[in-house]
Amino acid sequence: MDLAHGALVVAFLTIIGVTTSFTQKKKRKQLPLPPGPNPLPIIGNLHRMNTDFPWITYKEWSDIYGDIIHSRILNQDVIILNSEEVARALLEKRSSNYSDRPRFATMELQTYSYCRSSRFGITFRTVMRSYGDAWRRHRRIYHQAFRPEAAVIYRPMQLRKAHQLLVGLLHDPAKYELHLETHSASIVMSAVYDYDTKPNDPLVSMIRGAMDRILHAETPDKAAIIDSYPALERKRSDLNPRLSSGLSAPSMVSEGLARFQGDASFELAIKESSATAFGAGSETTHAVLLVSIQAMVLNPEVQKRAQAEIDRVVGSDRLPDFGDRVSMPYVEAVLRETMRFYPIVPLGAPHAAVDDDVYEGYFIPKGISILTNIWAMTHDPNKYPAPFEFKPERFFTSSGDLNDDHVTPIWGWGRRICVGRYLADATLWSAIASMLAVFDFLKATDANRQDIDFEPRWTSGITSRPVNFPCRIVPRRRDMDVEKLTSLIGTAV
Ligand code: HEM
Repeated sequence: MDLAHGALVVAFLTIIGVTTSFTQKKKRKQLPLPPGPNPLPIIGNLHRMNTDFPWITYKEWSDIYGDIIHSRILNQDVIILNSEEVARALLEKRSSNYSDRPRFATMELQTYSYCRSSRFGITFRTVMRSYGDAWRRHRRIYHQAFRPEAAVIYRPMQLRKAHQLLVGLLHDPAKYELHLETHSASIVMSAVYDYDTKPNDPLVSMIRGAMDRILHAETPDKAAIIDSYPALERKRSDLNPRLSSGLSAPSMVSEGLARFQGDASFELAIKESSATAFGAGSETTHAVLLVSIQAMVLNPEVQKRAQAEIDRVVGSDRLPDFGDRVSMPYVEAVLRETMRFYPIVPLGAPHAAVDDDVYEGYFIPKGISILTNIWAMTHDPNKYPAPFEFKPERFFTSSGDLNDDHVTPIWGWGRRICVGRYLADATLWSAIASMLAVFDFLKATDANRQDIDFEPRWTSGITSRPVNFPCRIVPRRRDMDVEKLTSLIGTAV
């Protein structure tokens, strides 16, 4: 074939290719979007929604329309995946197409009013990044520090912080929420920056303040936490004096700098990803711990069974450590049930497709927001009978072994799955096991020493957690005082 002839064939094939793909695109676009309630002009389906807890509405709609549904809120189209099966089929099996984020995620999240109680949407810079090289650099940095083999290095620190939590609860149990918040924040600060927070740490308050400002910033993209956090703008040696002295403990920033220092794009990624981690990791972990305490108060028989297991395995002369974890399946089941009972990021973070797609005959336009109704998945009565009851027993097989359900939907999906999940898992386990070893979590009592009953209430937002509830936190041992606790802590590490 001569050159001219070859060029003609190529041109012909190209025309056919373009025409076919155009026709296919047209055909695809004629396919229906997934089913859902009929939208009204302008407001869409807003009038039918529980805007504080939209996952409940989406679950009700999925019972009518199926696992994959379409909704319109004002002028925003959303596709909601209500079952693990569909979420895996799209976000995992077709992950090369479904790992983007919607372009106007933040605006959309504000439309849903998720942001009212949450800092997640605005500050979660990695989470908002589109699927591309900058996002890949972030993931590499997180992966290096928080992959399973690397995350074990933080365990002594996590145990130490769990013990500090115990001391805080012993001193001032009424402020349990503050103690849990401090504990979660301080673990993230340690793991990310090797920064040891103090009670009422001004740096932590400053970052929180910056987040609140960002929440109200006119254009969230212009407002970066890192600008409000001078330490992040400094060079490696200034970031933490211990880094330059060679005495630094492991942290995401030190690991990242050790590997990528000198590469400007990675240095920027280190700043952005580390600033993201605080918002992503502290509020979430804190929220799960609140769910666990509320569950213990409302389910005393579960609490007693977990404590009996801890007593049997650990005894009374020391506190639990990670080596005990495998010997305490019931505590493990309590943790899993806590995560299932109330997934604290009920709709996950929105994904988006890079290209138009078709699934089961439905058209999925590129860029449309795709939400995963994690709450619906963990309340699926076929998988979890009596889903509104707190029953750790559901995680055991009939022969009494733990089953292989690790409630993975709570960490999200595919290439966007939570990068901090191994760190968070160890934080949660060590805090829950330590607290149950030392304290009883009981209903508060009134002036007549009668239990104060309460119905759990939840905050609305991208992350949702229990609204402050009345409870009493009392040491299980009568002789427990600071001295005794200190001596137990001393033998624990
Ligand atoms: C119990 C605690 C936590 C829960 C329930 C949780 C849950 C989630 C969920 C649902 C997502 C969205 C995944 C998706 O898009 O499909 C996510 C993403 C993320 N999480 Fe977590 N998370 C927790 C703790 C942490 C911690 C401790 C860190 C960091 C130290 C962290 C860092 C991140 C980051 C950076 C992303 C964004 C990933 C990306 O967009 O590629 N998370 N998390």
